[in-house]
Amino acid sequence: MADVTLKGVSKSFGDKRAVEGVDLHIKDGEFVVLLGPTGAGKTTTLRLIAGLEKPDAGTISIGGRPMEGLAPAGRDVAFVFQQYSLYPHLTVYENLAFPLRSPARRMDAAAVDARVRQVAKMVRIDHKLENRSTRLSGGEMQRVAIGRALVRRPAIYLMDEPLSSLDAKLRGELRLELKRIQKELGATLLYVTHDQIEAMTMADRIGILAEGRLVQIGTPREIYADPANLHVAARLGQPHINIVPVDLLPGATPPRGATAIGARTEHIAIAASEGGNARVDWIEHLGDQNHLHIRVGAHKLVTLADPDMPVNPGDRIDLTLKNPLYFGQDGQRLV
Ligand SMILES: Nc1ncnc2c1ncn2[C@@H]1O[C@H](COP(=O)(O)OP(=O)(O)OP(=O)(O)O)[C@@H](O)[C@H]1O
Repeated sequence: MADVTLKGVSKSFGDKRAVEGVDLHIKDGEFVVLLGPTGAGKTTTLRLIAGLEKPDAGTISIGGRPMEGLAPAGRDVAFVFQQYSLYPHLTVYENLAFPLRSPARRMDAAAVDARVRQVAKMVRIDHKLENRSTRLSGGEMQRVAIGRALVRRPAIYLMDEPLSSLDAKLRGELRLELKRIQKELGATLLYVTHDQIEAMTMADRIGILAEGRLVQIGTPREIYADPANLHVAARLGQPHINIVPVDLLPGATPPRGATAIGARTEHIAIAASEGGNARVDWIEHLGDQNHLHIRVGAHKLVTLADPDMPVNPGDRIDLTLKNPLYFGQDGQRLV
């Protein structure tokens, strides 16, 4: 596998700036997830690395090799798309073997067979090798699509929301599998999603994209606990971080220039109190946890609560902040 470097990469479509001045270094063997809302430039970034789009400015290199002017086939990347793009007339086996049979590769039949069976086991589709690819469930098809990328050992795997078409249970399973396989192979992987759970559970580092710009990159822990600005703070965390005025609740020590406070569950202490500063609006029961919807004056907050916590809608409670996050007028974090 290889490392990948983007320097000052920009790409517009007409007057729409899809990607703007992106600097990114993905280490050899690293799993990087690009997280961002729809239209943030995630897919375009992948397509630029794959050579499916040409940058207007900036450079891309893979394993130290400049990619300028190189067609996708010359770049040694494997791409997995959102929808399974399998050859419907071929069996699972043939679909997996296909990328290994290009004349440029000259792998002998025994080596192809060994690789196909090894990867089929990895993605847990080895019991269906002789099935037509159309005779599979959605989850199985996507396993084959991922397997078809994995049979090759490219410089980098590029994956564009490969799990988004699957149901929640399967997505959860494949998330774990993909992370395990990536570790096993020591693969360099760039993965695009707007699902924060995928980003948190799989990434070595998460890059947050907003309007074509890479606004922060760091470990999942860093992005969650130490967001650079309001936009990043709002990308991670369930329920969403609460953004409130600096003088709304006690316990805050805002630095100069702070105009907003970001408070997640761990930043809010709750105590039952008849004269409390807040009121419980309603309670969402999620099984192992509750979402507590709280009102403080005209402001609404949501926080996680233990299902055993003795509160009911309408109760008054007392909220105190504990080391919350502070933001300035421009949305940047103040420490
Ligand atoms: N071929 C194209 N022609 C015109 N505009 C495009 C093209 N490809 C992308 N764009 C625009 O560039 C911006 C970034 O698109 P991109 O697909 O990279 O976003 P994304 O973050 O992957 O979004 P999604 O999560 O919806 O896939 C969007 O505003 C999109 O409409």
